[in-house]
Amino acid sequence: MAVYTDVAAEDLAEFLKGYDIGELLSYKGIAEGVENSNFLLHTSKGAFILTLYEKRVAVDDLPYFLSLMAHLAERGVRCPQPARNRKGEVYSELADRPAAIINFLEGVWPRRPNAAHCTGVGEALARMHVAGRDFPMFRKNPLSVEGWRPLFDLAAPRADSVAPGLQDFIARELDHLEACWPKDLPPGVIHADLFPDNVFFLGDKLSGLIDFPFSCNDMLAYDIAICLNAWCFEADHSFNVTKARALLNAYGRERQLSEAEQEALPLLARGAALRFLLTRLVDFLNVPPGALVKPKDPLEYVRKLRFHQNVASVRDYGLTQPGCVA
Ligand SMILES: Nc1ncnc2c1ncn2[C@@H]1O[C@H](COP(=O)(O)OP(=O)(O)O)[C@@H](O)[C@H]1O
Ligand SMILES: N[C@@H](CCOP(=O)(O)O)C(=O)O
Repeated sequence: MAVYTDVAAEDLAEFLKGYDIGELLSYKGIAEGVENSNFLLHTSKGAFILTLYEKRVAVDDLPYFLSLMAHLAERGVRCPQPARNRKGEVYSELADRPAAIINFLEGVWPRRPNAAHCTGVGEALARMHVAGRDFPMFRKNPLSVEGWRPLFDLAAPRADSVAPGLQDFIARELDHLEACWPKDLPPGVIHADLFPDNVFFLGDKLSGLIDFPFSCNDMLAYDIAICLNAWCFEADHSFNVTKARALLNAYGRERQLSEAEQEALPLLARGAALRFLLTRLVDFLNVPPGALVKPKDPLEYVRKLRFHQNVASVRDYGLTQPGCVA
């Protein structure tokens, strides 16, 4: 479960005195998520989520994604809002960790995403990209192509203990992607982790996007590639072209993809698969003793990567021809 850091009730009550969000009635750790420690708080004024930011979140990056959530919500994107404390700050410190409180969003994330969910996520992703156009802050993506080799170096010596030949497989893919990673595609603000567990629905209707700590500036189409990987493969690892078509069509209705973006999709999808393969592999090889968090399966992303290596054209994602969405 994702509670790496415990919080004592008295410390939390003291912390909440700094906010105008009511008296603490109850709180509990949230089992889901793998990156940070999350707690559901009930106060006399409602329900909130308290997050203590852990290893991959630098305190200097907090203003970026907390401001981004506020910016997006002002432009109609449904996402949580950071609460300000009495000093006007959107984060401070609790249990020696940077800590923020956001409002609770109604909805549940889809355990078995269908094509309607993919339509919802494609539309919401494009709206987020459009709403982010005038976001004034900049954060380079630390997990884009330049960030992959340092992760590989950490994992390489033990990679073959996870699957024979994995080290060589990643080494070759990394060489290829470093050599031909696109540079000139339209940039913007991306979510960078819009997996099903970060998208809430009420029935088939999308009710909100959560979990912005990976958000950054990068190629917009890279965010689509991340979503293709996260939403359009089945449990048996097959690619579901109906879901991909639904996602890409819905995206295209809100923000049209350029020909160059469409042509780059197979490469971007390979990169997106490698990025999650690497972070999962590093986490898998470094589970702290006694940890309650179950690491995510890195090999799922080897299979996705192999699929994209064999994609002949964007048609394999449900697009009929560059410049035209089926
Ligand atoms: N604003 C929110 N409203 C309702 N539930 C939330 C909210 N933010 C987080 N959660 C709950 O906490 C879980 C973990 O949050 P997440 O941001 O994905 O954690 P992590 O940063 O560890 O990946 C979510 O699956 C959801 O159950
Ligand atoms: N989505 C990533 C892990 C990050 O976890 P999240 O709980 O923030 O989505 C993965 O699947 O590897």
